[in-house]
Amino acid sequence: MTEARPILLTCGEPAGIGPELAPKALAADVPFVFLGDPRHLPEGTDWSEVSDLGDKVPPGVLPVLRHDFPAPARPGIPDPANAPAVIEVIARAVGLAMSGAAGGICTLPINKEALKRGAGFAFPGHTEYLAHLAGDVPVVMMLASTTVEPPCRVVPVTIHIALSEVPAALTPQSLTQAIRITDAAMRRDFGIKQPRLAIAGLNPHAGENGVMGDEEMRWIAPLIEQLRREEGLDLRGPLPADTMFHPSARARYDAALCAYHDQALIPIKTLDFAGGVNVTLGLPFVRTSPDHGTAFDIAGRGIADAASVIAALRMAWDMAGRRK
Ligand SMILES: NC(=O)C1=CN([C@@H]2O[C@H](COP(=O)(O)OP(=O)(O)OC[C@H]3O[C@@H](n4cnc5c(N)ncnc54)[C@H](O)[C@@H]3O)[C@@H](O)[C@H]2O)C=CC1
Ligand SMILES: NCC(=O)COP(=O)(O)O
Repeated sequence: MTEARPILLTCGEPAGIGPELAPKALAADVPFVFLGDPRHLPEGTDWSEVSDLGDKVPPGVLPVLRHDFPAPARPGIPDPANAPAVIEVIARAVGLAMSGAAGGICTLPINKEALKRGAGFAFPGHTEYLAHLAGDVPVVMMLASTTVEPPCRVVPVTIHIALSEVPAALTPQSLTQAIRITDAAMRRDFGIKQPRLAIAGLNPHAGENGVMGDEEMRWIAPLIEQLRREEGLDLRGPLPADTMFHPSARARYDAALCAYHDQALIPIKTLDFAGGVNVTLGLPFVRTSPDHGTAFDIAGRGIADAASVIAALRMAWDMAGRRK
């Protein structure tokens, strides 16, 4: 039997909390290698350079696949000179995951504004960039809790766009694609044999029979019915979003598809900010991430909570194990 391959932990924005989370993430107790510049790690970090992902380091030591950056890290102040290297690290990790050298990737947070200003980064986030690197494959973003029961798993069907653009971006095509990708990933990556998916309405009270918006009546409900009938998918909805996240409602489904970013992310970040994991579904390799961002306000103080990155590494490891 071949030995399981480690997860690659990409450094993300060096001015954020990523570098201080990397050594704390050793508590995940799964094999991983940090990909980034070791000079950005907190002083006193016990790290050791590896040249091959299979290289072993002593327990408690952070293995580092070196990627040198042009500038040092100043907590809270992103240096535009480092922006291209942040992007290169993600691309390098994807290459290693696609080649089979890494079991998957777990990404520490990037700062979208810093990358756009510093390197003209053309993507709203990792999710879209990873989809591009994988060959422009369709993907969806899912955030999954790891500490609450029943679990909270949410998929924003539209992601980083202005709220005013949501009604036009939420289409039968985008919703159908998100439903199919989520259903397949729940089976393959989460081991759920017959996934139950809940679809949120777009409008308050899911439109209340057309008096508060008619997208639900006009096409969302008919689409759900069609996919149930023709593809045998276990779908419920459209449901009013305000009453679908309390525990007894969550017990009735395995994942919720939401119309827009905040409809999906507010419930999970409220219920499980510390243990939430961001997963990209639909990629040909495993990708997870902590659910938080670069937290410039606390970077460099050593107080950042590593629970989410620990949960993300463990989830990546479990997913990689299922895909073997
Ligand atoms: N996967 C990624 O790369 C993500 C990147 N971001 C990016 O991060 C940047 C900052 O985003 P914000 O909306 O400010 O969210 P944020 O998650 O960075 O910070 C929100 C609040 O939570 C706190 N916080 C975050 N993580 C924490 C941790 N591990 N321990 C303790 N406190 C923590 C921060 O101090 C702050 O008060 C933006 O550029 C955003 O686009 C945001 C989410 C995910
Ligand atoms: N709000 C979630 C988020 O920003 C995650 O983005 P991504 O970088 O994982 O695509």
